[in-house]
Amino acid sequence: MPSPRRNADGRPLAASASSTSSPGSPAHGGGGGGRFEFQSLLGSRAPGADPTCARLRASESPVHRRGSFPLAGAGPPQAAPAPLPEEDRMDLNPSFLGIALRSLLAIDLWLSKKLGVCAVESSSWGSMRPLMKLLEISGHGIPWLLGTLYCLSRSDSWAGREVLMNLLFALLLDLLLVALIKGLVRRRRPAHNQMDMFVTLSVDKYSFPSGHATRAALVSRFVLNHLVLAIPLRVLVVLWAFIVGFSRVMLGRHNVTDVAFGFFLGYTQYSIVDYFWLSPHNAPVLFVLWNQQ
Ligand SMILES: CC(C)=CCC/C(C)=C/COP(=O)(O)O
Repeated sequence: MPSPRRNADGRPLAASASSTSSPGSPAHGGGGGGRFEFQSLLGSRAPGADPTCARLRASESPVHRRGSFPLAGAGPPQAAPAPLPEEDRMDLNPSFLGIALRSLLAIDLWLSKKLGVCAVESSSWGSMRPLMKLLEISGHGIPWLLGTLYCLSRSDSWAGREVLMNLLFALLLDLLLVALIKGLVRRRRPAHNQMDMFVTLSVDKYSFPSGHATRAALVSRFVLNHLVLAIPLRVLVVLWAFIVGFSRVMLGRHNVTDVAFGFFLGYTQYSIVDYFWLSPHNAPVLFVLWNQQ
């Protein structure tokens, strides 16, 4: 008596064709013995009945990608799978840059949450909140603007007025650029942030970049370049800038990347101010107007 035809596992074909094998099981695998099972599984479902599965099969299966799987041409003609929409193709084949950016973002969120140890009173370092808020005020726009205007009104030398006029210009440029970028990027502040900040503008509901970090970097570079200070004071100025930036993450106001970009932007803003340095020679109107006050 002739023995029944068997598949690669040695099981009789009729039995394995009716069995409920799962994808990826040997019944689906290569080898001529698997042909029957593959056909019966495909045949049990109307081609294209489930578009999601059709798309996944089309895009993910090596059959589709290589187009040379021996089983593909063995059965009755199948309806060609619907062409993949462009956005699905991008999702299934993310670029290296996309993966790198998403990973950086995930690390950023995770690290920022970990470092947000003063975000609320009940946080692990919640008792440090008053000190962090003091640092927040030390880097806020209003004290810096009012302080500069006050010094400008009190200054009795041309050189002093020139430096202060440029500091005022730098602070205004900073407010403008930060507001512009915040409005364009519209990144929400971290979920663990308590919105209890001292005087904010409407764009300050957004977090990228940190305005305190830009100001701290800008002002400290400005001060180091235009004030003659002893070394310990210079070190203190740099330390203040870093601590103000770091305190933004500890308070839960910002993610790490908001502050890192803020430092970069503030540092760059100083170069802009230095390039367009205002003096009685290139902006006489400003100085004459101020003198008449
Ligand atoms: C109202 C004025 C003149 C300035 C607003 C200063 C401010 C609240 C900036 C936001 O800083 P972060 O982006 O670091 O939270």
